[in-house]
Amino acid sequence: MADAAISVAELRKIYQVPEREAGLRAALRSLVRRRVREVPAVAGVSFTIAPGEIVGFLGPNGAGKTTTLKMLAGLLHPTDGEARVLGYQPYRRDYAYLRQMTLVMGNRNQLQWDLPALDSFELQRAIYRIPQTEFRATRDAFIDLMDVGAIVSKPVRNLSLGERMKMEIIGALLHRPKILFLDEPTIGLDVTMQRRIRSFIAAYNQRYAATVMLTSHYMADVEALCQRVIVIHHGRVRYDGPLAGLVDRFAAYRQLEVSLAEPADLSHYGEVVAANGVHVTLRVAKAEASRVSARLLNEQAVADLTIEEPPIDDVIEQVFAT
Ligand SMILES: Nc1ncnc2c1ncn2[C@@H]1O[C@H](COP(=O)(O)OP(=O)(O)OP(=O)(O)O)[C@@H](O)[C@H]1O
Repeated sequence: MADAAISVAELRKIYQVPEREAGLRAALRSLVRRRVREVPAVAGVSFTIAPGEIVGFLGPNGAGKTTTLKMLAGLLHPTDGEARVLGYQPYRRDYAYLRQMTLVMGNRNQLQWDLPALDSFELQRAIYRIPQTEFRATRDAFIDLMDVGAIVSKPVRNLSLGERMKMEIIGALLHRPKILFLDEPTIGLDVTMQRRIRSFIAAYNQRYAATVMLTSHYMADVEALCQRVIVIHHGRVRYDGPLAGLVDRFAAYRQLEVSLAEPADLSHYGEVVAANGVHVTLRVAKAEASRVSARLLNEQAVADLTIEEPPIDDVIEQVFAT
């Protein structure tokens, strides 16, 4: 795709991990002949992302998400394959490219611990050579959006995890990058903080037509922000498409929400996931859902019945289990 913001073809990363057996003899031997083990973290992934898209990048621990994002951010050199972001080859680390992208890692701190975030923001201004007026306007707008005016002058070490993350994100976006790689930006935060960060990302995306790749273990983030998801597992793309399509493609079951006129045992219709008086949730194989519903309506005093898709987290787990 000529106008893709991000395009990746058969991208690979194999880590070379030195191996050493225990003991002096092995240590001496390793001086002469080093043994390395190859860890194929990313095993040939391909995708394209259009400008302005927010894409959820999902996969279990160790799937290769962070490695892929680091390659796209220019922190790691690919072993093989091609990556282009805004037309640049990230690993060349052209200033013009670095000026237009950001990588936020939820478990990494980039702000100066002993200084107020405001001072770290100044440092960002200098690094990215942001003109004063533009800098002030962006900074103040972000401080407002994140609602951190009252704490922006406190040393970062005195802030809560969520408050720190808000500051991290503001700092990472002051130069108004066009491309955002967000690796678990809400990890460990409470629901209110997650929501605030989510709406900030949505607002930023809208305002600057930025392209976003987001990894998160919280499906609420993904459901709120991403129309499209790319699922990787063992370093390969397993699914690339609408979030809803994941359910169609991988969900092996449906949930029947049944309201009865009086309590009854429905365990011979399917797996009873929850039963609360006359309200019963049944899990049945996808292909069986209509037949079981018809039987229930025929044989039981059913007041109400709906067929629902399973929760998206369950579906993701199924994808990883296959
Ligand atoms: N620097 C490294 N050296 C060797 N192996 C590594 C290195 N970094 C990651 N790996 C391995 O590469 C694989 C992919 O790791 P990566 O961190 O990219 O996965 P991930 O999908 O981001 O997982 P998580 O959600 O746990 O962060 C894992 O098997 C991991 O152990």
